[in-house]
Amino acid sequence: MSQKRHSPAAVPFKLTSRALANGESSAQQQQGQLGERDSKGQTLTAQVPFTPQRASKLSAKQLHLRGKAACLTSKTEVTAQAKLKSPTPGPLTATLSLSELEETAPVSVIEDVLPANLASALLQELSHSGPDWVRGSWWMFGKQHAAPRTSAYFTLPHAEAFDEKTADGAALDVSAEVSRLPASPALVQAAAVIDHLVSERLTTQAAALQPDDRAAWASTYALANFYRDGQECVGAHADKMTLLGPRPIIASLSLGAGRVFRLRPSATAPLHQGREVSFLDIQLQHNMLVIMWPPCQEAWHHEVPRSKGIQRHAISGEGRINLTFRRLKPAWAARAPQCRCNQRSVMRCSSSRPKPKKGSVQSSSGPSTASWLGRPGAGAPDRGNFQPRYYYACDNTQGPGCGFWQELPMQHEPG
Ligand SMILES: O=C(O)CCC(=O)C(=O)O
Ligand SMILES: [Fe+2]
Repeated sequence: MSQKRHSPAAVPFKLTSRALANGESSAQQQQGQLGERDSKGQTLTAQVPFTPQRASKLSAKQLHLRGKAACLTSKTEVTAQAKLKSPTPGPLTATLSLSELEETAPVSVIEDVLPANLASALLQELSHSGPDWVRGSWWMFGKQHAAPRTSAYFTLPHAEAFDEKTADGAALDVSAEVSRLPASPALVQAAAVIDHLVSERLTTQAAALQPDDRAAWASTYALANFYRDGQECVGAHADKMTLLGPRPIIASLSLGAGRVFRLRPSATAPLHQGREVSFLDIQLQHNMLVIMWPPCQEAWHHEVPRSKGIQRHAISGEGRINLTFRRLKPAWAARAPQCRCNQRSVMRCSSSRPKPKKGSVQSSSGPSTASWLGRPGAGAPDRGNFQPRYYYACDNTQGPGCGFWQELPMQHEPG
């Protein structure tokens, strides 16, 4: 495995936000400081010479503005395609607006999240090193299968706060599966923008959050995937919680080619216009952020399906980089028991999805993730149907494994 070092050279970038042009009072007040409208009245840009040193000083005000601005763009442009199920005749697909999407699934979608030149610089460096990252594997039906993507693990500055033992534990969990690399200045800067944006939005999600996520959120590592072309993908899954603990926040940045991000309910399906949602497709674009709020990992699966004719990007062609920014929780990371293969077991969640009895009518009081997120007006939550069960299991990717399985008694949460 080659470990390319990133040069600390200056990366020029400019702050760009179409959203500012859509007008929002506090954003408009900042206009003079950040830029001007382009000839189509679509884009406000400010030329800000970017050096890694300078970038770390990007003011909280600028970061704040970016979050607000991007949010405005999203509201007018992002939609999701829903595939619906119905026992009665009627449309089986629907286009959801961003706010309908956010009411239906515990996600936020934000366009143009990084300054445009920072996003380009990051795509440039990561799509260059991506083909050299490790191709993970899994064991099924007596055979080892290679993952249809390559992956890397980047440690971020906030990780320094954790002690060595925990850092070791983290390495044990991921090192066999992914390359472990130092974060470049551009990646550190991207993490700062995303941490700020996630922290800013925590207040609207408060009800769903763990106590230690409520004040502010800072990622400690980023997991990266490189998808060479439309044939590379990730199947439906919920992320392992070994390092994160239950109900994690995961902020997922897309760079490069456009792909579909599919969300499928794994607990009771939510309803859209009285019909059960089978899945939701979000068209991911370059520089788009999807924040998966709790209980996304508990109640939904996500995937990036194979696709033909994907939207190419000028820098990476059909190549796509995904970076998921995550926060390692030391108490959880240190807790995972060894399985009988002498490997660290992994923590997952299973959510029971009650099967409707034959002939029964689907009730409209299915669990509303929107209500779990503390948003008003989305119907009463029916937590009775939603019983996440966390467990540790053997995750041997090289052989048949030992079958180790241990359910977590949740009353002993380390927090
Ligand atoms: O590529 C993506 O958008 C998703 C990646 C993902 O789900 C993961 O790394 O766990
Ligand atoms: Fe994932």
